[in-house]
Amino acid sequence: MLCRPDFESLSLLEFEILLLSDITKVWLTPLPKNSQWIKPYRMHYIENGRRKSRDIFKILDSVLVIVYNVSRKKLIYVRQFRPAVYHSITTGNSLQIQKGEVDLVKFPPELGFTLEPIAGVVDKDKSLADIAREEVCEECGYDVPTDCLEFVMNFRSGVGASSSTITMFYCEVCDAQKVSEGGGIENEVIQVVDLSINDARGLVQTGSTINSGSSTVIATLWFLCNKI
Ligand SMILES: Nc1ncnc2c1ncn2[C@@H]1O[C@H](COP(=O)(O)OP(=O)(O)O[C@H]2O[C@H](CO)[C@@H](O)[C@H](O)[C@H]2O)[C@@H](O)[C@H]1O
Repeated sequence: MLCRPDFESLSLLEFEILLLSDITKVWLTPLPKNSQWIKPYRMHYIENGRRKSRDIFKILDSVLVIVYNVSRKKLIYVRQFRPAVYHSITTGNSLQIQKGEVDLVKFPPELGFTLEPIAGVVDKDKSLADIAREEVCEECGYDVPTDCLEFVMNFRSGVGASSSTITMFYCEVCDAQKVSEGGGIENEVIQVVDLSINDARGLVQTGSTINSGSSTVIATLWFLCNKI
């Protein structure tokens, strides 16, 4: 049973993801030293004779795919709960760690949902294009040959405290290549969202605020600049 404030004011999209994802409890613990996803360090260096240091954390590289359905002229995005986004919103601009459970009435989990291109972490011994192809199939259900993935560019996530390489591809798909609903594998809860070119343009228009990361902005702008 879903119980959320302002339930009636939710858009159809928000309502659909609520049906998929029911987050009932959120709390924090310190990061275990053996995390397989994040390694924090303090890096020391000497610059112009002065000793300096910077607190950084290492994360894995990732691939990103801009998927465009040419049959329906739609860009394919995915919507999902992002703990890091939710945490940032619930804590504001403070490094204080919350104690106890997060108040889900004050901070409805919907605040932590993002709209992103298809993406995945590079955590297997395969080519970047093969990993990208797998992500397209798992997340949005299109089965495409690897050679349909056009390499676009490499760029970096963040540069202040962490920096990984993001390899961006572009891929055109058609309805005939849709083999499943997508939605992710194992315990992933991912909603496929098809946006018209105009709606995608709305994400990056002057004055907009979106909950998603810079890769959503970069991918959308690249498509609008190069494919329209
Ligand atoms: N920090 C973490 N803690 C615990 N489990 C984790 C984890 N990161 C990944 N996982 C596990 O690995 C699975 C697969 O992750 P994905 O490959 O879908 O990457 P994700 O989409 O989260 O981030 C991809 O997309 C975003 C948005 O583009 C990029 O920022 C990111 O670098 C890229 O890997 C997750 O379902 C989860 O089980």
